Amino acid sequence: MKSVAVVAAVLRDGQGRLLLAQRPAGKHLAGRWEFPGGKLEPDESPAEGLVRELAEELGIGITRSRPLLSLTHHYEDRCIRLLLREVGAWEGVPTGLEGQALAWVSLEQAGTLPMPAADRPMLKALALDPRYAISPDPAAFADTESFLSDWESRLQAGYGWVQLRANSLTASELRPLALCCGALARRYRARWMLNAEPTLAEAVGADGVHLSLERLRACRARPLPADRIVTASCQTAEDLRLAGRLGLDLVTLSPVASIGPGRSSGPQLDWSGFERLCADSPLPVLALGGVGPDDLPRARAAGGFGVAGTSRFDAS
Ligand SMILES: Nc1nc2c([nH]c(=O)n2[C@H]2C[C@H](O)[C@@H](COP(=O)(O)OP(=O)(O)OP(=O)(O)O)O2)c(=O)[nH]1
Ligand SMILES: [Mg+2]
Repeated sequence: MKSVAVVAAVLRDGQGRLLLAQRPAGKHLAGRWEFPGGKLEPDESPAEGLVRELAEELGIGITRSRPLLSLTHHYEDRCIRLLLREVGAWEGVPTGLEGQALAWVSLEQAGTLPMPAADRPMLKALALDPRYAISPDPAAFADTESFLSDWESRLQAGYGWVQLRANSLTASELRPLALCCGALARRYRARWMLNAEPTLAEAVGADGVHLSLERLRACRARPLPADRIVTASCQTAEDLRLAGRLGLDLVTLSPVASIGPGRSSGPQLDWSGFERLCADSPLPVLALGGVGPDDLPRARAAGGFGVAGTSRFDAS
């Protein structure tokens, strides 16, 4: 099914609340609360389309917007490619020019409103730091203290979303380490994820679980409830579709760039391959593999939501 491109806006007020609009009666998904926007016209860029849509629907003039994330959602009768953009500045006061109700809501309030199914993973992403910092293997450190000090240095550096990845440890070794990492993450008010068995992530009180490529491919149902975060490693379009069918929240897609000799897992995508796979992804995507936090604008320009990694996400 050919997808229809739709551009929509994240507009924030001075308190960080989001502007949502209620879809008018008689339209697809009537009554649902959405990010204001609409269908792109042929030959229109997403930035141009958003200017036109928000002038028509809200009577405001956007002076700046940039890409935030994209995803492709299959409804029963149509397929929508949603391009969500962050509006930096606008002129005028938003008014429901098509008779639609408007509301400024916090992310938490937005989560309680009926929204289109495509918007669920977008809301999830909006609550997260788009720089997902993955820990090095604890086995590479002389002792637990030096690993924990490395973990804390990333939190100190301001990363708000961190993943404990410790493939070389057994579950009984991992559990006490995870509890220490979790306590540190809480102290810095960061979200933290465990890359391990979902039951262990649950038991140590992590904000969510990250599924390795192997765990994803063996997964039959979303492993944690909707209020937790589930991310997964993907390399192919098939992996992305599987993560979408399972109702996961976000995915990493790798390897985008070279991760060093002998460490390659899967063919290198380059930014062009990343962009191509992102275009059909049902979930927001983070670029992984040879990328760093400074690649965020590039990842966003290619349709991704964020960047993930280890070595370039250090404290310096
Ligand atoms: N604007 C917007 N559309 C969304 C969101 N989530 C979502 O699934 N959609 C779907 C609903 C619609 O099928 C499509 C948007 O089309 P639309 O009906 O708003 O299009 P439009 O503003 O150009 O209106 P029209 O001229 O077609 O009447 O995308 C969202 O958050 N914002
Ligand atoms: Mg619209």
